[in-house]
Amino acid sequence: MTSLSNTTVISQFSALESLQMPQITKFKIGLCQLSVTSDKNMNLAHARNSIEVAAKHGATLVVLPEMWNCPYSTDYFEKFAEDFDYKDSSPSFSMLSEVALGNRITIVGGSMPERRKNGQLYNTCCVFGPDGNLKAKHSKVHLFDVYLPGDISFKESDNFASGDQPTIVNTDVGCIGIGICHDIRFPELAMLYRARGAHLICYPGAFNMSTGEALWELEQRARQLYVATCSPSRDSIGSYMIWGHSTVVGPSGKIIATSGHEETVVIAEINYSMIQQQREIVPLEKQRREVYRFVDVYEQKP
Ligand SMILES: NC(=O)CCC(=O)C(=O)O
Repeated sequence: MTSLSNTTVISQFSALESLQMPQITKFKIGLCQLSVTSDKNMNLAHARNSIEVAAKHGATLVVLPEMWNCPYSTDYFEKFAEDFDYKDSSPSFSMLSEVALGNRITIVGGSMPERRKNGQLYNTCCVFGPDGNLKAKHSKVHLFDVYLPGDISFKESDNFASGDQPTIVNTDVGCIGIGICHDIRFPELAMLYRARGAHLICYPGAFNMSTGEALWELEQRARQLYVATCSPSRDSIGSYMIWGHSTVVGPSGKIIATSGHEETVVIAEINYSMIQQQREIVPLEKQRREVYRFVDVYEQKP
């Protein structure tokens, strides 16, 4: 801890000091905003094609939406769930692994309903390296249970158990933190990824029309690192209307690339040296104060 005039700052959390640069600092990212149907084989073929389009445009990292192989609806999760532990029992998992290897790219595989041995379902994202191997698996930590009066109600916990781990993974294209949709509402998770040296946070998501308009973009813009979101397109099946607008945001909060709500592939350039530059301009790590350092923000007041 250091003292600057009458300001006490916390120095041991300097991310500027701890941010390691990967070998590749500049690359293209592709976001596949997919239309999702109730025909799983069609969704798989469609996703494969879209990933290949992104790779042909030079993307070495490709991100898919939340629930790209299954409609985002409680009517389908159980029926579409796959067990990722056995290659033969998961055509979705096998396809992602194959396409990652075939194109020598990293894939943040959106999310899919996963069935585990204990019989429980999870909303899970698989990350594959250019060798086709699974590098990480993130199960949605914050399930989307909401009742918006006069609008929508959705209860993921009727189908899914929640994940209980943050997921940060070292890849050929930097250190990536993973969150799934509603996870984006929790800045604590993003702060943890930042503190652990993430260059990029990827959020496969499927926000709805009302909270999408109000918050989707906002939640991505204040992290001082790269943030990529990828949604299904709005014409996806079911009564839940999807906001779309897959986006890449840079460390200054500027939107680098975005889309509307239609099916598309977004390609954007990422340059991690911008993170360092931004943190020198606005050195939040050096400005952090003791005021809240030891405060449990959820502590009940007597
Ligand atoms: N699929 C989701 O988690 C939706 C999250 C959402 O719309 C929100 O407002 O949060």
